[in-house]
Amino acid sequence: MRQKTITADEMKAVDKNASDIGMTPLQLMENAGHAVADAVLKLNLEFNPELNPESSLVLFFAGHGNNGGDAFVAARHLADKNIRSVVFLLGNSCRIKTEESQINFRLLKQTSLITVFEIQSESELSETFNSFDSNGADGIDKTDGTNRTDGTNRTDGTNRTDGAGSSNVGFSVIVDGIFGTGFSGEPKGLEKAAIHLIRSEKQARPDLKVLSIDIPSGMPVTGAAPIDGAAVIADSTVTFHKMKTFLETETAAEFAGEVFVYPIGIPENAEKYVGTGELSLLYKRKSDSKKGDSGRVLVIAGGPYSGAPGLAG
Ligand SMILES: NC(=O)C1=CN([C@@H]2O[C@H](COP(=O)(O)OP(=O)(O)OC[C@H]3O[C@@H](n4cnc5c(N)ncnc54)[C@H](OP(=O)(O)O)[C@@H]3O)[C@@H](O)[C@H]2O)[C@H](O)CC1
Ligand SMILES: [K+]
Repeated sequence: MRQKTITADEMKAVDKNASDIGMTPLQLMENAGHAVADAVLKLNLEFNPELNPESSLVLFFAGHGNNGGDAFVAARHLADKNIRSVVFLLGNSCRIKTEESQINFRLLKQTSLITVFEIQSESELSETFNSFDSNGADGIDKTDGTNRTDGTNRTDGTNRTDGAGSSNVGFSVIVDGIFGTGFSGEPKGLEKAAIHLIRSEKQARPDLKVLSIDIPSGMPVTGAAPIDGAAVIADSTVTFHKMKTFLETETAAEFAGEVFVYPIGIPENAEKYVGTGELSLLYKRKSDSKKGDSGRVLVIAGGPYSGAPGLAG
């Protein structure tokens, strides 16, 4: 599997092989999140916390999969560079799927420059979003890091409830970590509302930069058009290890913006040899699968010990 462009399924196979040879998912997530932080900095070259702290507020939208986990890591690395972040986790933290993402979520609370909101509903999403004003983190209680979600503290005294329209929210960059390559079907509920919020905010504020992690959320990993067009429109997308086939499609040209490919330290042998990753792809079967539907295996064997290859056939 040493081609230049790979599919989402092939990437999953490489991840699995990497894990089998000792590169843990936690290490991969750390490297992926670090890459996202780097891309955020590149995207907004105006970042200079010492000169202009107000311009250095990043808003992360995070889902419950590892795409959200990458966002948590990125926020921590930005804090390391003295850049403040706000993280909107969509839903309750007990829904976070993987151990590596849970670990990175817990670490967020150890950094004063990061404020976390566990958003429970669409109304809470818009209220919390609206509680930030043009001076930056007005929605953050800076003394104890607790959340204010009443949306009443805007300098102009107004509340936006739809996330649309003219906005003076002080985020420089929005990072989309809602869905990654584990997305299927169509976005619904809170995730759908978040996608629309990002889109309408970008429309209202052309100076705002939007960065998608791995794939614009809502865009199918097949590269097909998003259902009802409901996907994030990004200025840029950062993907990992290799260019993805879905980022070379017409849909990607519409939604992904400029694509950056970052290495995340995958060992060469994870791709050089067939491992359990490729096998787990083969095991994907439908309930009505017939002989040959899941692929065919060529056994090449020789020498005096023909029993095992014979049985394999
Ligand atoms: N080597 C790499 O490239 C690495 C990539 N990383 C990052 O990991 C993501 C892929 O992570 P994964 O957890 O597999 O997927 P997602 O983050 O997309 O999350 C999927 C969860 O979302 C739920 N889901 C899926 N579709 C929908 C939908 N239509 N509506 C609502 N929810 C949906 C689904 O939950 P279920 O309960 O429905 O199963 C999934 O659990 C990759 O993109 C990279 O960003 C690693 O961090 C590092 C290595
Ligand atoms: K994403």
